[in-house]
Amino acid sequence: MATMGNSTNIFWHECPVSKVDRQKLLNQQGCIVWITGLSGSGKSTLACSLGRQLHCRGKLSYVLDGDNLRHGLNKNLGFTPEDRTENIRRVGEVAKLFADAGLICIASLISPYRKDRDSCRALLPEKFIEVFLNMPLELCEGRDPKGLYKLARAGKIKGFTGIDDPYETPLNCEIEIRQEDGNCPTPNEMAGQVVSYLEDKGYLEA
Ligand SMILES: Nc1ncnc2c1ncn2[C@@H]1O[C@H](COP(=O)(O)OS(=O)(=O)O)[C@@H](OP(=O)(O)O)[C@H]1O
Ligand SMILES: Nc1ncnc2c1ncn2[C@@H]1O[C@H](COP(=O)(O)OP(=O)(O)O)[C@@H](O)[C@H]1O
Repeated sequence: MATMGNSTNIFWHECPVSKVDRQKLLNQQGCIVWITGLSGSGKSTLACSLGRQLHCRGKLSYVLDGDNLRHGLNKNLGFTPEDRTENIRRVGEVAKLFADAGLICIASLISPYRKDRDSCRALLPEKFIEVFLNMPLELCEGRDPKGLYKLARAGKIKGFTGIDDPYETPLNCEIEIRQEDGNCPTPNEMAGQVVSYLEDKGYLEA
């Protein structure tokens, strides 16, 4: 019997089919690929390209995209520091469930605060792969596919990451994707970098 947060008198129920069983079925290791970076850095693009490459190799993945989850699970949250922290916490917990199901869970969120990303890492320390999309603000702002930077510069959006809200760069990420000679790698190249890492570390077999 345990107390967790506001829940008292709760019990953990173990199921007979384990994570190891599910991983054998899928011939892969459940894990969390956590993509962090500025708005417009290419998180969703990388997540989709990675999902496609894994699918083509017969590996089961699922994308948890920050923007998309804010249409449902997280629709009661805004962009205050407290709401962002709760947003990341919930997605971290959901990602942990997907990883426990044996999937390669791809979470793509700005996740601007180091402490929040580190809390998610602590949920699954051995199976957490932090991918930093290290693209300069000028590139992201130049892309501005949703026109949000323009609104933020005009003061019409307050607390926009990179403009008047901080982005804390990762200190210990597993993968960093950056420009080479002023050129951004293509979506396929970015995804390939992550797939190579997963392969090298043995995630793509049981
Ligand atoms: N104030 C502010 N700051 C940053 N981003 C904003 C803001 N307001 C709206 N948006 C849009 O919300 C998307 C980011 O959602 P996330 O859940 O990834 O954000 S966070 O991790 O909680 O910081 C983000 O999507 P991406 O551009 O895909 O990153 C924006 O479209
Ligand atoms: N590697 C890339 N090369 C060129 N353009 C890209 C690349 N990645 C993303 N883009 C483009 O940049 C814009 C922002 O990408 P997106 O994936 O929506 O970023 P985020 O999810 O971080 O906000 C989109 O128009 C997308 O097509």
